[in-house]
This record gives sequence, structure tokens and C-alpha cells, in this order.
Amino acid sequence: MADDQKVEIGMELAQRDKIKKMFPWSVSFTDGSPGNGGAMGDPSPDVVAAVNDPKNGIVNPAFTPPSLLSQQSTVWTRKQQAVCVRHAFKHYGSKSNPNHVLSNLNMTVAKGTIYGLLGASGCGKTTLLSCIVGRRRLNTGEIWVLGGKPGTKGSGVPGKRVGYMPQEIALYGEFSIKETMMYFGWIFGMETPEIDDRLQFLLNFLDLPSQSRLVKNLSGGQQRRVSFAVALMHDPELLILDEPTVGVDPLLRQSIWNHLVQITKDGNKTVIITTHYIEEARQAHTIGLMRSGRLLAEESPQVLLQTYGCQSLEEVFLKLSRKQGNDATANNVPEVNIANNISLPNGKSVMMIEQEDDNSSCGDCCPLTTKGKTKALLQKNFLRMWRNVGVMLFIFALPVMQVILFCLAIGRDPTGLHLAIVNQEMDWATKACPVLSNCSFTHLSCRYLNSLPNDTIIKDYYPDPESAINAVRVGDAWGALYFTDNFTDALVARMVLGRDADEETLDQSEIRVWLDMSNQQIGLMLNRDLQLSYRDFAQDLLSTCDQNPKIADIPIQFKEPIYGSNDPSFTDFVAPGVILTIVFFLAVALTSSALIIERMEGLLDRSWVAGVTPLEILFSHVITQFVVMCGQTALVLIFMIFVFGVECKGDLLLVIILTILQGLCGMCFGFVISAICELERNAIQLALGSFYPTLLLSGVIWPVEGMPIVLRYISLCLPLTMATTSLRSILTRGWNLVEPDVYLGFISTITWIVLFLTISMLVLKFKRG
Ligand SMILES: Nc1ncnc2c1ncn2[C@@H]1O[C@H](COP(=O)(O)OP(=O)(O)OP(=O)(O)O)[C@@H](O)[C@H]1O
Repeated sequence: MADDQKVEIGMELAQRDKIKKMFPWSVSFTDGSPGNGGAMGDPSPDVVAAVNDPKNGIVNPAFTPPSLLSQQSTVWTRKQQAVCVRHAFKHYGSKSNPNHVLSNLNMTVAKGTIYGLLGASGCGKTTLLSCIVGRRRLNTGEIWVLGGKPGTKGSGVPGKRVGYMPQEIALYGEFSIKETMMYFGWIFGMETPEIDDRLQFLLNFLDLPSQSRLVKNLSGGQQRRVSFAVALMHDPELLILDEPTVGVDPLLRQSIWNHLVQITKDGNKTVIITTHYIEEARQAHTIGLMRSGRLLAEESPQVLLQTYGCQSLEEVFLKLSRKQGNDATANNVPEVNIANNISLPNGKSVMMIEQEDDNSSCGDCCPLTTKGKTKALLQKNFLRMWRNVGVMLFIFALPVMQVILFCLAIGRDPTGLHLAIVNQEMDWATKACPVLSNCSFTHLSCRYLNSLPNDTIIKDYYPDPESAINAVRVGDAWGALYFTDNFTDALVARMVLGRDADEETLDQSEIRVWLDMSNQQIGLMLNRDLQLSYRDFAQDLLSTCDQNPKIADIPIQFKEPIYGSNDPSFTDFVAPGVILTIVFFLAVALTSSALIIERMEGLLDRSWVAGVTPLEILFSHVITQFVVMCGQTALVLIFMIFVFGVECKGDLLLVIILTILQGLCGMCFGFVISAICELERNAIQLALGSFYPTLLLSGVIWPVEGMPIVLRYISLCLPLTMATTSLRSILTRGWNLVEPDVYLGFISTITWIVLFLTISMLVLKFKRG
């Protein structure tokens, strides 16, 4: 050990004794030896005063520029450290198969210094920084940042006291450099002119291209510099930079380091920086050499070089790594804990008093104004949408297209259906219906055939029943009709004789039909048309013969329906559900990946670290989506009701409100997906996967009353079911809010909105592990 170091340690010990004697109840010292560490409760004002009192031979570096520090040793309280990490453990993966990344790591960053965190790839540097800025939480251990634990009121994070440059680029590609700066500047509560000034400085300093260039069009190195500029934007107290010099040319790298040295000179700014260029870290005041989740050493570069007798920091690192490797092989991994004995820029050692933070001393960490942040977040959401033409088209063209396709493709009666007809009364050779000699009309079979709707049915004539049935079998026709050669006489006899008609007469007067019922819609429609045509034919016949046409009817008379029409269409039944499904799932599609994309690009974390809360992020998305939703709802309803004439008997305002609420509900469901899923792929799978079950179970395409009883209850619990019933009641029955069927749809939708929002809030809040 060098002589001057021995002297310092002697001085430190003397000072420890001095303070211990003065304030034995409130302080303790840690020196890395087991059992000699830990916090000791709140500092007494006397301790703080004594610590700051030059008469005690103690200087607080928070108030003294490191460069001006004298030969005295220094005692710091935890409040005066920029960052302090104690016994940090962090693992990824499950408890049964954990990947240990931080293992009992201690780290102390003195205020007003540059701390270079060095280590091999994958040793846990980014994880450590993520925990410091509150992006992740330790499994055990403690972290203090600027006097408070990350995430608490007293800490600098999240908030404007910290500038964070993550390893990912974490910038919005659709933004120009200026828009990027505006966004983060507003989030940090800066005024626009202030941002402009700072922007000009950063453009020059970091040699950035024109401020109007879009970030996505910049080179990788330029993007990293913009990311660095964002961290510097608000001139924070603590800069945490994860590899800011990657992809930066040596000249600019040097000027970045010069800048860092410059800003830390007056002792008010602190920098933690990771870099793979180990030698550039010589300019740091303290170097933390990290390997396998712990610090091998934490000292000034000069002390490290001297202590290990090396020419370069790389050599020191290799030496320490080998040493740790050997120790680990011997199953005796040493814990290098020099965190309580910190080196200052002037090469002096500093002791630390372990002292709990005082959260009330928040000072300048007051919350940022929500107004600026909301402005920034809203502008960001709209700008991202506006710059992305595909998204814009998706947002407004897709609902219109879906409505048009629905109205054109669904609910209309099929046409052009082939029927194989065998009419043995007809002249097969001429395919003509001879006029009866004793009557003014043709055979009744021909007359009946003429009454069939021509647009629906195409008549194909066959000579015998076998060939007609075969035509159905091979798919040439949807059904076969057979008239006996005595059909007309038999039918007349049947009508005249009534109940006295014999079996043969009844048999001969029957029209025999074989239908292909493999397609229910077509089968049922042919069945209906054949029967309705018979009724018309029979009524016509009876009136020709001066008889009451009513005799042809079955004795059930359907009066004018109370709701709907006598000829209801499938479109009327499905339209309400389709309107809501379109709006609901478009909202799901839009939002289900919104947060994931930001999270994957590191943007969500960056905004969080800057002080944006999950609530504010959700709120900004809700507002943006609401505007979009109004546009989509207007388009869907205009096309459905005014262009395609879907009936709306009720209050249009209720229809609009319910549709918008359903859109909001879909959006909130999208947020839940977005919050739960890590990957966009998973979110898409979940959103698509939920589409069909919801559609099938919500009574959109088939009445809920047709489901087994258990499914009915499940169905009623889904967000679309009651809303669909409600909308259907408004549109087709003209009901208003006093009817249970209507107001239950509103209540169910609002309940789901609240539920989804709460779930996404909770997931967003507690997800960071
Ligand atoms: N989200 C995660 N889930 C699981 N493992 C992770 C996750 N993030 C990091 N790891 C693992 O933790 C270890 C440390 O990663 P970290 O990114 O902290 O290293 P690093 O020192 O920053 O590396 P580099 O210098 O290459 O950036 C690595 O083994 C990495 O694979």
C-alpha cells in the first residue's frame, strides 16, 4: 500500500473515532468487513452539521468541487451520495431456474464525479443501471438515488433530476430531431424557448444533422447521439448513460468525455457511464469493474493502475477477472467490497456514514407539471399516427370497408338456385304446358311452376325422377320437384272433395320435393319459397274459380308484427352486433400493441424514467383513441344507417354513445393485452384469438337463447353480449334507456371499461420486476 494511502486511512480511522465519540447513537461506519455495515436510522441534525463543519476536519463533497478537495479525508452521508447500492441481488427467470445477474453487489457513486462502470458483455451492467433508474426491481438489496429509493417521493427517479440514456436507441423513428427534443423537453417541464436554446447547443455539440431530419432516417451513430442529447436535454443532476460512445467516432467520443468532465467539475453533476472502450474510462473519477454480477473493484483509475501494477485498465480488468476465476474455482469467491471507501477526483479516499435517507428533503424533485407531459404525450400519439400512412388508412378505411362488405355480402337472399323439375303433365318434347281443352288455363303444375320466384329459382327440366334426383346428388341442382301426370285432376279433386278424397287422389295431387339441405340457408329458403309460392298459387286458383282465397291459407293469421317486418332479414338481426364488433375489435387491434411497441423500443421505460406515470400514458392513449373512435363510429354509422339503410327506429344519440363506449371498451381491452404481453406477436395472437370466441358467444350471429344454459351465462358476462342486445333493441324496437334490455348494455359496457382500465393500470404498475 502506498504511504500516502496509509496516512489517509489513519486519518479516516481517527475521524471515525471522533464522530463515534460525538454521536455514538446515530452513526456507524462500514469498511467492507463483515458485520460492520448497515443503516442506523435517521441522522440527527447534529451529525449533519458536524459532517459539514470544517472544524471537524470533514468536508462534504456535495458542496465542494472535487477538484478543490484538499488532502483531508471526507465523510459522506448517504444523502450526499448520488447513488448507493447495497447487497443487490437480481435474477431473471423462475426461482427454480434462476439466471443470477447481480450477486451481492455494492456500489457507491459520489456526487460530482464520473463513475465508469466497466465489464464484459452480459456481466449485468445494463441490469444494474435499469435497477438504479427504477426500470427493474432488485430481488433483494437496496438502492438509493440522490437520497431516496427509486420510485419513492424522495428519490430523483423517476423525474427530471435524472437523465437516462438506455442501451437501446429508445427514440420515436417518426419524429424529427426537433420533435424528439420537444417531446422530452415538455415531459421534463421545460418551456419551448428553453428547449430551442438547448437544442441549438446540443446540435452543435454533438455534431447532429439538421433538426428537421427524421430519426428513422439517421445513421446508427447519429441516432445514438440524438439519444444522448435527450439525456442531456434538461441538464440533469445525475446522468446515467448506457454505452453512449458506441458507434461514435474517436473525435466526438473525446468531446463527449470532455463535456462530462466539464459538467462534473463544479461538483453538482454526477455521471454514471458504461462503456466497452475500457481505456476511455481513464477520464472517470471512479471505475467500477464488474464481472459476473459483482464489482471486482471500485477505485480511481490511478489507484487501480498503481495497486495492480498495470499499464492499462484492460490489464487491471484481466488480472482481476483471472483472480476471481481462480477464487471461484476454489469455491471461494471473494467479495470485493470497497464501496464504503470511495475515491475522489483528487485521488483521496472517502468514508461513508450509512445513514437512512430523509424522504421529506425532496428539494427540487417536485412532480413535473402534468400539463406539459400531457401535451407531449398527446402530440406524440397523434404525430406517430399521422406520420404512419398505413395506420391512418387502417384506422379509417378499414371500418368503412368492413361495413360495405357486410352489407353487400351478408343477409341477402341467395339467387340463381337451380331446381331439377320433373313434370309429367308437360310435353317433354316441346317443354310446353298444353292449354287444357276444358279450361282457360294450363295444367296446374305449370301454373304453380310459373308462380315460383324467377330471380331465386332457375328451373331445369328432367325427364324422370331418377335423373332429377341424380342432378341434386351431383350438385347440379339444390332440389328436385316431381309432378305426377295426373297432378291437375288430382289437385282439383282434392280441393273439391276435401276430406272425401281417396288416398290415390291425395297421393297424385302431391308435389314431391327432394332438397339438398347441406346448406341450411339455401335449403330453408327454397322450402319457404316453395310453400309461399303454393299459397299464392292456391289463392290465385281459388279466386279464379270464384272461391274465397283464404281457404288456401293455414288457419293461422300473422298480423302486422309489433316490431320488425313480416319479411325480416338476417342483416337486421346481425347489423347491431356487427357495428359493435367492428368498432370494438378495431380498437383492440390499434391499442393491443401500442404499449408493447413502445416497451420493446425502450421508449416506455425512458418516458417512465423521465417521470411519466403509467396513468398519464394510459390517459394520453385514451384521449387519442377517443378522437379516433369518434371518427370511426361516425363512418360506421353513416354507412350502415344512411348508405345501406339499416333500420334505426330508436334514438340515434343513444346508438352513437353506445358505439363509442364499445370502442372505448375495446381500447381498454387492448391496453390489457398490451400490458400483459411481452411481445407484439403474443399480443396479436391474443387479440385475434379473442375475436372468434367473443363473436360466437356474444349473440352477434346467433341468438343467445339458442345456446346451452351454461354458455348463456358465460355469454352474458362478455363485453359485447348485452351491448349487442341493447343496440338491437334501440335500432329495431326503438326502445330507449328506461328499458332494462337497453340500460343493461350501457351498464355492462361501462363496467368492462372500468375493469379493463384497472387491470391495465395494475399490470403496468407492478410489471417491472
Ligand atoms: N429481460 C431479461 N430476461 C432474461 N435475461 C436477461 C434479461 N435482460 C438481461 N438478461 C440477461 O442478464 C445478463 C446481463 O445482461 P445485461 O444486459 O445486464 O448485461 P450487460 O453487462 O449490460 O451486457 P452488454 O455490455 O452486452 O450490454 C445477460 O446474461 C442477459 O442475457
